[in-house]
Amino acid sequence: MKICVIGTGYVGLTTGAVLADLGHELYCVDKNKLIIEKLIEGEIPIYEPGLKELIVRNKKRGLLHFSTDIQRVIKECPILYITVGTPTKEDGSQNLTAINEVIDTLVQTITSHKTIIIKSTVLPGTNEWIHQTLIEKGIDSRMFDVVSNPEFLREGNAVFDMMNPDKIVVGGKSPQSIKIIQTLYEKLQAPYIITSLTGAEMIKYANNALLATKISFINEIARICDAYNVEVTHIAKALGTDNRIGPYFLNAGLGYGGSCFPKDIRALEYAAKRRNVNPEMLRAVQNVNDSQIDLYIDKLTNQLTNLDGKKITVWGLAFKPDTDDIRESRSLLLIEKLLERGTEVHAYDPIVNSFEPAITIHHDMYEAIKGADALIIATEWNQFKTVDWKKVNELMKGNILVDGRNIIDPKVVRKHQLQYIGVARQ
Ligand SMILES: NC(=O)c1ccc[n+]([C@@H]2O[C@H](COP(=O)([O-])OP(=O)(O)OC[C@H]3O[C@@H](n4cnc5c(N)ncnc54)[C@H](O)[C@@H]3O)[C@@H](O)[C@H]2O)c1
Ligand SMILES: O=c1ccn([C@@H]2O[C@H](COP(=O)(O)OP(=O)(O)O[C@H]3O[C@H](CO)[C@@H](O)[C@H](O)[C@H]3O)[C@@H](O)[C@H]2O)c(=O)[nH]1
Repeated sequence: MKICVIGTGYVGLTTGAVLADLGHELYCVDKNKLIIEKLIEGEIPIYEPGLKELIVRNKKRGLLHFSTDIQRVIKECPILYITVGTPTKEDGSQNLTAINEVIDTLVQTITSHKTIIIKSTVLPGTNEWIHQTLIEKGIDSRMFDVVSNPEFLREGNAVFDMMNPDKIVVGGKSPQSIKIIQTLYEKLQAPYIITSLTGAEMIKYANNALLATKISFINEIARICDAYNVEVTHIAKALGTDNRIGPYFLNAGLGYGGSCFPKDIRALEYAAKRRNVNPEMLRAVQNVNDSQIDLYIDKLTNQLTNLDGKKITVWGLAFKPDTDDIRESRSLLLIEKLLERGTEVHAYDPIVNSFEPAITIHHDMYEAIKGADALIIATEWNQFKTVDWKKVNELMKGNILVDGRNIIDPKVVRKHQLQYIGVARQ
């Protein structure tokens, strides 16, 4: 059966490549023709480990296609994945422009039955609304099924996560549409959680909210540890041994960023308030995260007295390792705050080489620290875990290392006469 993926970004491209690798025939489309033209030429518009190989292999097998003719492809494919972006506005409400555009395209195009699988993260109630809107716009309800199949992949691990999901969540109204999903994923080993359309949407937000809560929790614990001179990594290790807690998402640091957690937690808070629920925990999770950067800036200011005119180098621009994505990256906020204080900012990232606001980006991590008063590690790239600290000390003017991701052993850098700044590190 031919499958169309509408929206060829991080999720759409991975969905297309993985489903093709599972043996299905995939057609990826996007309203941004440039992305599709690049993909047709063999250029991969995003950095995601393993994705390029998967795309090349399945293009060769004749199972993965890219097309700029959205309407023709939709007409030909009985199964449609919707993977367009769903950003949130400042107040947390969702910007559904892309979803609305897709609905309009579907209304103009549907002439045969479609299973419409919504993979985009949308607020509770949106899938029901999509179903209703299609009917109101003149599509007979027998001509389509809407299925909610939220995605849980992490950027940087996207291919692995989609090939090895912890769970497959499906929300739908008709047993046939749920069966179609089970056929599509029959080669994957994962438990199914079958629920309502709104139940599936809610699972996606609850999942992200709980992970973000773990991060803000450990960041708050780190602040208390700091006040009592306790090493926070020992606490995280101990907590992680408790099976009921688990070892993941307990790494304290600059806090969570990226294209999902910040926007999804904001959106869930908005959705709660819209129904008169006061989401106190969600607010607290965001408050901790929002003040995390200032915590580090204050510590740095205590050492340097004044940041004005100082040269500070930031290692890491991507919001996490193994991606080129800088959406809501903590580096971005950190750099904005440094610039506000009159700092001269230099930066290095293994993949990202353009950045707004304009700062000096170097292509070599050591080149970037020449003459620097302080070095800040903002992203937990592996490359920053094995550093020649002697060389760092020789190249820098000052001797301050701010470890914003708790990836360095303070004792090791201290041996090289560097001053380590972290939160709750001994
Ligand atoms: N990025 C992730 O790690 C991740 C993981 C799970 C879920 N999600 C969710 O998946 C959705 C997509 O996220 P993403 O990061 O892949 O977004 P993205 O911005 O990388 O990609 C979205 C794509 O949709 C295209 N698009 C927009 N309007 C369109 C239209 N009318 N017709 C065709 N194409 C259109 C855009 O041009 C873009 O290429 C979001 O709802 C997000 O919350 C993202
Ligand atoms: O212990 C930790 C773990 C992560 N982070 C930070 O949290 C952010 C998000 O990291 P991660 O969750 O690994 O990346 P994402 O690609 O944003 O993935 C999240 O968001 C996706 C989009 O909804 C979901 O699909 C995934 O399941 C969910 O993990 C990054 O800034 C990390 O640096 C921490 O600060 N401490």
